[in-house]
Amino acid sequence: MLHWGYDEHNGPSHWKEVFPIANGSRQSPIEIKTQETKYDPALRPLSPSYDPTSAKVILNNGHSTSVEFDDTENKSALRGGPLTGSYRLRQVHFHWGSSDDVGSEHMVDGTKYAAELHVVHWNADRYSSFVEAAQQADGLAVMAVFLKIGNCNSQLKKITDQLDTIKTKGKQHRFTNFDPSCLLPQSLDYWTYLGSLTVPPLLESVIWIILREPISVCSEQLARFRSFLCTDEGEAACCLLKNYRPPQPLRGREVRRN
Ligand SMILES: CCc1cc2c(cc1OS(N)(=O)=O)CC[C@@H]1[C@@H]2CC[C@]2(C)[C@@H](O)CC[C@@H]12
Ligand SMILES: [Zn+2]
Repeated sequence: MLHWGYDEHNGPSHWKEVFPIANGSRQSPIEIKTQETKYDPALRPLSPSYDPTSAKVILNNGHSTSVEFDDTENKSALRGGPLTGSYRLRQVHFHWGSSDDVGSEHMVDGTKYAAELHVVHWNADRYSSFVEAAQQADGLAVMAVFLKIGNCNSQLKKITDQLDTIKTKGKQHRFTNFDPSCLLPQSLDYWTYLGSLTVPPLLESVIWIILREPISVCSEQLARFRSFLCTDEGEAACCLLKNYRPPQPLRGREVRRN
């Protein structure tokens, strides 16, 4: 396998050839069977607090588009929920599919949403960098938000309008004055479980916090994600039509809800 991706020859079914942890005991995403989730009264409300000036750039890393935040100080962080202490905001990125009826990574009772937003944080109380935290069982916390086909999302427009400035892999563009709370649904009720990165190296270092209420996205906005290229300038253009990993075995893990 040359370099991992989402095509037939280098997609999720091949990743174990280079990253054996793909068959690990706490892999993500998973299918959430709502009847089997367990209410936990000890779970606290989620408390995101983000400073819009933390946003720095929007970039195309070849397998998604991400907005990167300045995480050199504790200006933007997530507290509460299942978390101990505060997890510092690092980036947000998206996963989508080749048509509107697929695209999310997590599934709920057999339903896939059209896309999924990941708001990525790291445990700055205990570790000194994102990269170090990514190697630790409690190092990362990702808040996932489902995108459901419906009305165009005016907040998401701030991101989809930038996509043609970062069309090819490796390109980035200044992107600031952005508070990702604007992409969160009205309710912050959630499910939570222990899992992993959903892309190589698939490290098992993520506390997943999945919001139960989706936000809306329209087909035209999703089409802009699909026109995103996973190739460098000068290479034959190839669109990143999908970038979701299918659900992985639960392996006895518990999914709790607040
Ligand atoms: C959890 C969000 C996250 C973190 C990372 C990736 C992808 C991620 O999104 S996801 N969908 O949650 O898995 C891919 C690259 C990874 C990075 C974590 C830190 C690294 C492992 C670096 O050390 C080198 C490659 C990096
Ligand atoms: Zn992700």
